[in-house]
Amino acid sequence: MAINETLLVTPAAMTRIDRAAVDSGLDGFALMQSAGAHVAAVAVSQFPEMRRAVVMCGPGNNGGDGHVAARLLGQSGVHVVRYGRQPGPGGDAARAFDICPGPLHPLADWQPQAGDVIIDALFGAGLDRPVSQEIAGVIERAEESGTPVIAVDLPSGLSGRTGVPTGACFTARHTVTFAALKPGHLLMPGRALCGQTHLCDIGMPARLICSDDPVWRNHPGLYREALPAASSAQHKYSRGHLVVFSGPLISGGAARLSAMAGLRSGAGLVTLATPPIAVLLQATHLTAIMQRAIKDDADLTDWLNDKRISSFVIGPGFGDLGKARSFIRLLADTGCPVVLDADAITAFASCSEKLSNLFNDKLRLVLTPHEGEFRRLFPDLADDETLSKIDRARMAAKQLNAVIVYKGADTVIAAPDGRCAVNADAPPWLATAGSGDVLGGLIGGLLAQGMPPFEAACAGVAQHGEAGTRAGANMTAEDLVMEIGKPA
Ligand SMILES: NC(=O)C1=CN([C@@H]2O[C@H](COP(=O)(O)OP(=O)(O)OC[C@H]3O[C@@H](n4cnc5c(N)ncnc54)[C@H](O)[C@@H]3O)[C@@H](O)[C@H]2O)[C@H](O)CC1
Ligand SMILES: [K+]
Repeated sequence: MAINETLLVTPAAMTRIDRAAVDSGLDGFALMQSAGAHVAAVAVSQFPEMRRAVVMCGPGNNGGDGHVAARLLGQSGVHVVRYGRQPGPGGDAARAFDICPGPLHPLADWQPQAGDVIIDALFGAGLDRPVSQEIAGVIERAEESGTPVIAVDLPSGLSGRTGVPTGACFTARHTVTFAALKPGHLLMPGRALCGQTHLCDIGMPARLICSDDPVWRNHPGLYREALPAASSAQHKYSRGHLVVFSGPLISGGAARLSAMAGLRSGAGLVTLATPPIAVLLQATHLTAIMQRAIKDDADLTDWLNDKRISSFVIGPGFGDLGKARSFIRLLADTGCPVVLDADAITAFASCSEKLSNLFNDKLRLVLTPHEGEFRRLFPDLADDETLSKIDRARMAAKQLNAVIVYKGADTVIAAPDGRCAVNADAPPWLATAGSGDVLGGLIGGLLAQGMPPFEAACAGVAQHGEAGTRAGANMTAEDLVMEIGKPA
């Protein structure tokens, strides 16, 4: 018996797991009993003031969980009313329906009363189309009346695969799900529509909770072994040398944030490659970070002969898109890992194929686009509504032979070989000016220390979130950068 806290299982894969469980001799009805019991337990523990449990049941097994919860709540003295559709004969849901006493009312009959708590057991993993007008009306009534909702498995109307509603959708205070999270529990807006998600053990064997195409919640198991290890034999060059490209006079702060983040991530040396006109200005702000005046391609080519450079970050506050493109071509020739952020991403708007040609030797390119930057580079992927954010990041990673860090409240990290993680642990106040510059530098610093790109990106995104949590609400990017590298 188990839950898997880090694997994300699509609804289709969960259906296969359910089937495998039954095929291997497990009692599907027992799983449903356990699922319904968890739902009832969440209802009584989270809403002790509940006067009436309004259990809305759909025609499938999600509805079956609802019938079980209704029976158990009734047995514990809670006033229960059931609405919805009777399941077809023969399955576990029909059995759950048969042993639950009391009538089943038509859904449209529900009139909100003070003290109602809705248990939404209309659709879960089996949702395959927008909900009907009738259900949309009930959802609207629930919202208008402020009736709290506990969703069984997923809020009805939410796609567990994409995290995007297929039409009208409940907004739940709590979601009770089983065995493993679905992508829709973490991807936005799904995560917000789920409220607090409770992952419950219903007796599914651990060996069955698996996937041949795994997507993970970002967690240390993905990168721990690749983290740079401190050793007394190290000197500053062996801890890596990160180069961050500065923009002109007016926008040098972004590169400074990246550089500071890289240094605090543990890189031995960080140098700002600065346009000559901005060198003096940058010098007044820098202490541990070094500088090199780089005016043009010739200066850069000359400097790149120094083999003691380990990685590059280019883009934050960079400004000149043409110069970004020609610098990136030169960086590609070094064979070193490169992080492209902000202007360096925009520089390849609608011509991402030029980028893929530059970095097709080995995996050493990391891109950190936010929503708008992703769209600029991959308009077709961004516009395809059948794709989830996970699908988009994976396809972009394959196209560019790069690790894609598709940023947001639900940052998705994808590698060209299909490895993929969703980060859902960053505090909302990370969405602040300069935060992305810090992330780019942090990943660049980990790359400088020899971490492979996917692991560096997963670790960087996690450490960025942890630093944000330590910095607290109302932090600035300057506060954030000072939290990097501190113990958790
Ligand atoms: N994960 C587990 O180990 C367990 C999960 N359980 C619960 O089972 C559901 C999934 O059940 P399933 O029967 O496959 O799907 P649903 O109940 O979500 O719905 C299927 C049913 O509804 C029809 N349908 C789909 N979308 C719509 C729509 N928009 N409008 C009308 N009808 C729709 C579809 O055609 C089917 O007829 C899972 O979520 C868990 O809650 C088990 O109980 C325990 C084990
Ligand atoms: K549901």
